Amino acid sequence: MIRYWKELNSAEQAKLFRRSEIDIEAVSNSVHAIIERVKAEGDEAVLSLTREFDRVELSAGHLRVSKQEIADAKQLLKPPVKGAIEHAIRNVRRFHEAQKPEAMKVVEVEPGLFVGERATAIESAALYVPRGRGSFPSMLYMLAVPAVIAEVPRIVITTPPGEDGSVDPACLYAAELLGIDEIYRVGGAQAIAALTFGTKTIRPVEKIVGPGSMYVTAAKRLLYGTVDVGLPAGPSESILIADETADPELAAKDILVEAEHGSDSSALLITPDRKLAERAADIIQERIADLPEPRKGFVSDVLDGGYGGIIVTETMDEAVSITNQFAPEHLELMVSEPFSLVGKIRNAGEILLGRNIPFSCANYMAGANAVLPTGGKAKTYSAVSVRDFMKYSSVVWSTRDGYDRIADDTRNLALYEGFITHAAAVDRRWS
Ligand SMILES: NC(=O)c1ccc[n+]([C@@H]2O[C@H](COP(=O)([O-])OP(=O)(O)OC[C@H]3O[C@@H](n4cnc5c(N)ncnc54)[C@H](O)[C@@H]3O)[C@@H](O)[C@H]2O)c1
Ligand SMILES: N[C@H](CO)Cc1c[nH]c[nH+]1
Ligand SMILES: [Zn+2]
Repeated sequence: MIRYWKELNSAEQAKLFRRSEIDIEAVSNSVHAIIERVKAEGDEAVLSLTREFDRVELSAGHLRVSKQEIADAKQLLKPPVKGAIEHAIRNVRRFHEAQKPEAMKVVEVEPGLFVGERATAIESAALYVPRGRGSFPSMLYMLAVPAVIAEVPRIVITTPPGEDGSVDPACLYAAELLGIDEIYRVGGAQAIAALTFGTKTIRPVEKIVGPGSMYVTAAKRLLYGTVDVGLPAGPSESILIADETADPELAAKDILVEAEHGSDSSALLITPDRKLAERAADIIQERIADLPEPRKGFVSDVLDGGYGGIIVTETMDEAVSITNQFAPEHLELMVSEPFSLVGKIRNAGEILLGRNIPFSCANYMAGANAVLPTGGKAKTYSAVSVRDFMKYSSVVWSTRDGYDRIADDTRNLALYEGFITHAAAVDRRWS
């Protein structure tokens, strides 16, 4: 489980940097076939693919979750779960409300010339809430809260059915709290295709946001350009940077967190301290032995030969450099001076400072969005936010004086570029 960075050959280093990209590419052809079937056959294909991959027999009339099912969900949930969802929604709401832009913001760029931005919500958005190797009510509120704050007129949720055909009651409870009732029990690539092209039962949307397995991620990648697929949020991944002051028990506990999502996850503990690495490795082995399946299998796959493990570096700067190149989804800094180290981190979906915010607190409760870019895409993409559900139109207004200040140079540039009618539009406009 422990590897020394300098001893890894370039293929071993590249495997860690590429992580689940390898799996996503491997399913691309089969996902393409799923998309084509849904595009050609609509509901019929959705139902047949749901039978094949989710092992559930549904009818078209049953794809949308009924109002009664949503109302019944709250009776099925225990009060502590309901209380936790309500608590989390409060924190997520509080953080995301601060992201809401002004309806219109204007700057006077020179006297009489006003340039601004008008923010409007996108017309319709589908939120993909995964279910398979776990159920994810937390993902529902992480996606829905910013969409509700952005005031998206049509918010749709799609999520795979359980083996009995039901939708996770905690998801339905969270949806009801947030006022969303257009919910489909469809998952995987078939859900992404149905919401892109539309079927008889499912109307298409402008944008599909949400995390998912390699099938969902491959589908969104293939449909990029046909529908807005938002940020690339595939299999979960984490890096924990620890120094000699870190508690090996805590480091071991925390590195297991994101490893339990699946064998295609990535979880790295990176430290320049060899002793910490050895102690943490022993504790990790003990903890893995106590885990039930399938989590035990997932964690072992990730940490022993998958896209994870413990990396020992020569210096802390080397740990930071590997992290910046990796651009992890989640990053925890378990070091004596996290506020000094954070200034050196350029690429990470989220950065958790110190020992009191383990990955799990940020996944569920802290209020930051836990739908984050994976596969190295944190180099250019950000966490889901209210901005994902809005777009901005530039707005320009000028007085006569403002026009006079820009007319001549507009004409100069138009003529230089060879655009005659562009230049003519600023000839004698006022005389
Ligand atoms: N990046 C993020 O922000 C973030 C957040 C939460 C979860 N995640 C990740 O999301 C993923 C959730 O995965 P999951 O499996 O639990 O749920 P999922 O909903 O993404 O995938 C399940 C669906 O996959 C389809 N499927 C299953 N086997 C298939 C096959 N062989 N071919 C085609 N389709 C198939 C099924 O139809 C099923 O509905 C995990 O990898 C987790 O780490 C990422
Ligand atoms: N770690 C996930 C994002 O990669 C979020 C999550 C939700 N539930 C458990 N984990
Ligand atoms: Zn997680």
